[in-house]
Amino acid sequence: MAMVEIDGVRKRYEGGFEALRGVDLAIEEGEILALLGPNGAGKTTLISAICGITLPTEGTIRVGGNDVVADYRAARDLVGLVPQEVNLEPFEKVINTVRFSRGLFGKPKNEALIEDVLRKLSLWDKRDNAIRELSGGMKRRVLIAKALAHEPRVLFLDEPTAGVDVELRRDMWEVVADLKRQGVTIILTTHYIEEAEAIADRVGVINKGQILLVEEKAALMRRMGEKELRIELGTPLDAVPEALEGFGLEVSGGDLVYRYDSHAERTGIGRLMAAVAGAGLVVRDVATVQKSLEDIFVGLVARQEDAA
Ligand SMILES: Nc1ncnc2c1ncn2[C@@H]1O[C@H](COP(=O)(O)OP(=O)(O)OP(=O)(O)O)[C@@H](O)[C@H]1O
Repeated sequence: MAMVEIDGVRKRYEGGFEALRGVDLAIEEGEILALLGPNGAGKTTLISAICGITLPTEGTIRVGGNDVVADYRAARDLVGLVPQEVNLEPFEKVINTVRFSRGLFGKPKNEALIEDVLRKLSLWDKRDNAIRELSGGMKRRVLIAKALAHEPRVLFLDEPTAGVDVELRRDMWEVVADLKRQGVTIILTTHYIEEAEAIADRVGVINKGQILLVEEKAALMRRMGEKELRIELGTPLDAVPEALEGFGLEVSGGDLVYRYDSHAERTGIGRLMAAVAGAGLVVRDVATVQKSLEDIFVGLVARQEDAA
């Protein structure tokens, strides 16, 4: 059984706008799924529906086998949510904020656990500070600490590192990796492809309320194996020489650029290099570049726009 099971979910907001248009998705226990999508794609709506905060118009969602509507309490107990917006009480102490979150879920006091959560998030030294004394990055850590206070089995991170500095982003990735080791299932939404590339097991792409693709990150990278070969020449070029027409080459920054599928039986590289030598061009250097998840994502979204 998957930890999170989403079947045929649609969400139509009052006013008629359909933010989710038939979503099916199963997320396994202990997996990290990154949901990528442009603004307004429906990511927050989907997370809210899984957490039972937004009612789907159609379809069912189960967390740990519990229907998020019919067995709301049981499903909600398993879930920790780190929201996009900082919604903390400014005058409350850090440690009390986190303790209070645990209490809200009706869990018994557990000071050792609260200490552990605060230490992991480098908040222990700040435990007696009021929230308003913290930097923006620290406040984000408090949001995560709150979500972890009741020991959730599924953690949602809605844009966890939007607007935070590189160092804090890396710290957060470490926290996420640590939670995964403890078997926590993690779903994060992000605008940063780099984030998905760094920590996810699977990547889902959502646009206009539909999941366009869900795939193992590594398989996705392999499948979309487009690479670019850049040939730097002794004398920079302005245009593709006549002798090299037919290869689909481009000239960029004086270099010859050749795009090919690195998994194809014939990449055409050998033939190209022979033709380059045959044309009397002197090769100074060659480099290949792998397509990034970002390129893949932009391509997918553009294809959906074309199909619409
Ligand atoms: N309460 C609401 N009533 C009507 N429309 C809404 C409501 N909440 C969200 N929407 C619309 O639903 C669409 C999806 O919104 P959602 O917040 O889920 O997107 P998102 O992918 O999380 O985007 P972002 O990355 O900008 O947060 C948007 O077009 C938004 O305007």
